[in-house]
This record gives sequence, structure tokens and C-alpha cells, in this order.
Amino acid sequence: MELLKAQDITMEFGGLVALEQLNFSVERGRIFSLIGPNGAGKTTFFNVITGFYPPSNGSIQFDGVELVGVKPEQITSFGIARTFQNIRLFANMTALENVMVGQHCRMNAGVWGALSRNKKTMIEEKHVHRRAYDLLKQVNLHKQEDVLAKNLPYGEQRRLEIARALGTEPKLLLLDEPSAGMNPHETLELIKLIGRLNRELEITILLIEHDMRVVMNISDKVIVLDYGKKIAEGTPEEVQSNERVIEAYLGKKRNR
Ligand SMILES: Nc1ncnc2c1ncn2[C@@H]1O[C@H](COP(=O)(O)OP(=O)(O)OP(=O)(O)O)[C@@H](O)[C@H]1O
Repeated sequence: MELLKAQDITMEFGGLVALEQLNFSVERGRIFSLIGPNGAGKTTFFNVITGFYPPSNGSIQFDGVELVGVKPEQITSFGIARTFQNIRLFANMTALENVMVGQHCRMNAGVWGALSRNKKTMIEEKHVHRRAYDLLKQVNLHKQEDVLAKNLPYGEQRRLEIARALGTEPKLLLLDEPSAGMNPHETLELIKLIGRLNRELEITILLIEHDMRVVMNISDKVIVLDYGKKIAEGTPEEVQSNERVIEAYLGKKRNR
């Protein structure tokens, strides 16, 4: 069954059409990869799903709810979380604090509760603290709970971003180039982590990825964009041998 369904999504920036009448579905419980050459529109699509860019046309249904026109914070509370191509952590906060911030949208205490530090707020804070630690455990970073984000190695910063995203309790996790800058060992750990989140926490995953080893290893389905259009969709094997995909990557017969 579809968890996310985008219909006829067009995104224009001035005269540039970054996405053109894109139809795109992600089935619940699966791992989908979104690939395509540089500038194909992959990150733009993430920005449209998460409400950062209102599309010029089209609709996106998530778990039966329309997302177009909804603010990013509300989309997060519906159950969509993301990580970014360029890591966006709070550099001077510890690993644990970064994850605690991620849980903000699921907390009940408002500003007054936090300031007055009443009993209810204190209990909630304790809960948030414990859950943040559990999430660090999920990504195998619990031993680094007190390390400032900026002092973590690159691969660990990427895993911390994932833990922070998990704090929002997503049904759908969008990962933008999660393996970028990772060494082979870190990449292998990432592949295992993504598989575990999908299997054990039943999180549906859509990832943008350039590393074909990652894509081929973990994807149930691969969707290929080129110049804002979907040019192929299928299993990793099907997509790998698709003529249009090979042309797009090798730059043959390009007419734009
Ligand atoms: N805010 C913006 N204003 C103007 N043009 C934009 C904006 N964001 C993206 N674009 C353009 O839209 C097109 C698609 O960009 P996008 O970043 O989505 O591609 P991508 O497939 O994610 O590329 P990469 O793999 O290099 O990250 C590009 O031509 C880009 O320059």
C-alpha cells in the first residue's frame, strides 16, 4: 500500500523547471532509492515533500493527507523526517542534546512549562532524556553521548543526524546522500543501520544516493530522475540495465 503518493508535481524556479509533472509513489514498509545525475531534481523533490518549497503544481498525499500547502513543522508532526546533504547539526551541542532537540515536536510542554519547570515538565524532560539515549543506542553512538557534535568523526555525525530525525517518530524517513563522505567501513555500517531501521522500527525509507553499492544493496525499488522527469523505475537490477538510465549517466544523446 502507498504511504506517499506524489501526482503531477511541477516545481519551477523562475524559468527553470526542476521537476516536471512527476508521479511518484512509495509503498509502506519499503526502502526506495531516488537516483539521477547532478541537478536532476532529487533534493528539490525532498524540499517539496517536506514543505520547504510549495510546488508550482500537483499534489502529494501522505498516509491519506494532502501535504501541499502544509507548513514544514506540521509535515514533521505527520511523520516525515529528513536528513540533509550538508550535515545540519548543532555543532556546539552534545550528541545527546542534538537528539533531544529532535524530539521537540512530540513534547507537550510549552514555553511556560519549560520556564516554570513544573513537575509535569520535569517528568517529560526525563522521558525525553531517556529516549534520546535509546535513539543514540539505535545508531550505536550512546558511548559518545557527551561529545560535542563538531568533534565527532564525519560518519558518526551522519548517524547522529539520523538519530535526531528518529526523535520526531517518523513513519517516512528521507535521507539525502547519507553515505556522502563516508569511508567503506562507515558505508557498510550505514547499510546495516538503514536495514535495521526499516525492519525493526518499520520505518519506510526514501533515500537519495550516489553510491551505487548502497543503492543496489538495500533498495526494494529505484526511481531515476533526469532533468526533473522520471525516466525509469524498478528493481535495482531492472534499473541498472535500463538503456535510458545508462544514457542519462553517460551523457549520451542529451538534447538539453
Ligand atoms: N532554490 C532554488 N532556486 C533556483 N534553482 C534551484 C533551487 N533549488 C534547486 N534549483 C535548481 O533545480 C535543479 C535541480 O536541483 P537539485 O538540487 O534538486 O538537484 P539534485 O538532483 O539534488 O542534484 P545533486 O545530485 O547535485 O544534489 C538544478 O538546476 C538547481 O540549480
